[in-house]
Amino acid sequence: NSPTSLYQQLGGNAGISQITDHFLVNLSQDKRIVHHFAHTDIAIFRQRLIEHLCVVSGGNCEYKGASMFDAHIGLHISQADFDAVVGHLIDALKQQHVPIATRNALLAKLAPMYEDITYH
Ligand code: HEM
Repeated sequence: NSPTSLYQQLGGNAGISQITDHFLVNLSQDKRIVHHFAHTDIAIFRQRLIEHLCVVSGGNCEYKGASMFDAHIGLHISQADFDAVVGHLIDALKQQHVPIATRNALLAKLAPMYEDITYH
């Protein structure tokens, strides 16, 4: 990776881990969507999220989870749910002092996953 890769801009593994921790706290406090995660093993979920963000941002990681389609089958995730989760990620990026251009570069990579995550 070049020093300016998105992965580096997010702070590498340490930065992505902290972003994920902020995100999980934010998610856990949101009564609109927290019920989706009632049966989730948070330690494993956290690890999968870190791996996924690493791969998406161009880091040299292996994502060991399911595809975005398979991971969200049967969850009946709505547009509002998706927007809420993205909102928590934006808040987490701000809490980690990630600049807006970097935030938007990451969101641009996640936004197309909408089709695989919602309404199925
Ligand atoms: C950009 C949006 C999203 C991304 C990148 C994303 C990413 C992920 C990843 C990486 C996993 C782990 C899959 C695995 O362990 O195999 C996962 C699982 C999951 N996601 Fe998402 N997700 C998104 C949106 C959402 C939304 C909007 C909801 C519902 C409010 C949601 C609910 C869940 C649930 C319930 C699981 C399963 C957790 C478990 O193992 O019990 N996700 N997601």
